[in-house]
Amino acid sequence: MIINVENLTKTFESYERGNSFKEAFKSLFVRKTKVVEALKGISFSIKKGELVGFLGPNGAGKSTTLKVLTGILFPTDGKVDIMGYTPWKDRKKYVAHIGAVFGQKSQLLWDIPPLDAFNLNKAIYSIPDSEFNKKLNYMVEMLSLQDLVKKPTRLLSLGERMKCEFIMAMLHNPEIVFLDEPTIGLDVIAKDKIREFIIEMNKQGVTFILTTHDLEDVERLAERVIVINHGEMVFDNSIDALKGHLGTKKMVSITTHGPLPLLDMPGVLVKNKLSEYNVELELDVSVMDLNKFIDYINRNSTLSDMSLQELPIEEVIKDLYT
Ligand SMILES: Nc1ncnc2c1ncn2[C@@H]1O[C@H](COP(=O)(O)OP(=O)(O)OP(=O)(O)O)[C@@H](O)[C@H]1O
Repeated sequence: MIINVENLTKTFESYERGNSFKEAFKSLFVRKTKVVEALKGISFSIKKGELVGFLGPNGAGKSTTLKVLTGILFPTDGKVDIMGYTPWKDRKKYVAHIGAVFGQKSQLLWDIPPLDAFNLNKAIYSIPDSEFNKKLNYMVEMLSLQDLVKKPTRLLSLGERMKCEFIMAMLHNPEIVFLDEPTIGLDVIAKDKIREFIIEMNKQGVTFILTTHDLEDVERLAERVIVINHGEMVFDNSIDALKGHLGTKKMVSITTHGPLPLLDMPGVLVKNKLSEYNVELELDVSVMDLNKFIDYINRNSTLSDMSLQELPIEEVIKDLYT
């Protein structure tokens, strides 16, 4: 195991400030503390070369976990062992082995070209010339950046900048890379390119932990998914198991020649009634047999079209959150 997290707990304490002027003034003298349990004892292990999706709704504790794992934040309790290091204690040595891309926070410098920032990292991590040039050319080529790395960062598009953020994070050959919303705000083409890049780096042995709200990122990239909610782990298994979680439910769209019959029956949940003849529904085939359902429609109307799909991953995750 390259990452071992045991019973990780993080509690934030902050002071409550009243809404009205009177309350705010009062809180200058009498301070009420507010305790937020961001992580309530989460444990997991990750093997070398895994690409794990780390999901959860807003405020679930994803960023707090990533901050602890990258050594930015120390936990209230619990143990973290990453390649033999305790991130917040061995930070200096540890950072040479990891990389990070935070979609909302840039590591590049606004007024200078990414190439200069790359050279800065070369010096910080003492990357030998030949190794640096080889890796840089390889990544620039793969991400189709070419001369763009010589333009000041502020002139680059968001997609071009994010690609440069990846180069910045990967130049020193980290074994583990933490990604926090790496495709946020990008167009489809840039997202695709970055996903291809992550897959390629993962094939070369780099371990990735990815937090995202973009479920397509997860479906395209992750084989394993950890879901947290209110600081607790609610799921840790393969992406297929996640989809199989509600495996007996299917999305069904039906169109009839005559008006639709009544659909108020066990195992059938109408999601979207598009017209008198067309409806989208969720069918639980363990409660309502598919053939029986089709029979019922045909007895009371005439089926002209039907499509059946697995439940989208969004629905599966929503169900886990609740
Ligand atoms: N420095 C802090 N001081 C006080 N509370 C904090 C601090 N940082 C985070 N929290 C609280 O801890 C909880 C977990 O926050 P965290 O940022 O880890 O969630 P998240 O899963 O990353 O959410 P999001 O998807 O919105 O980024 C939230 O209730 C948040 O308000």
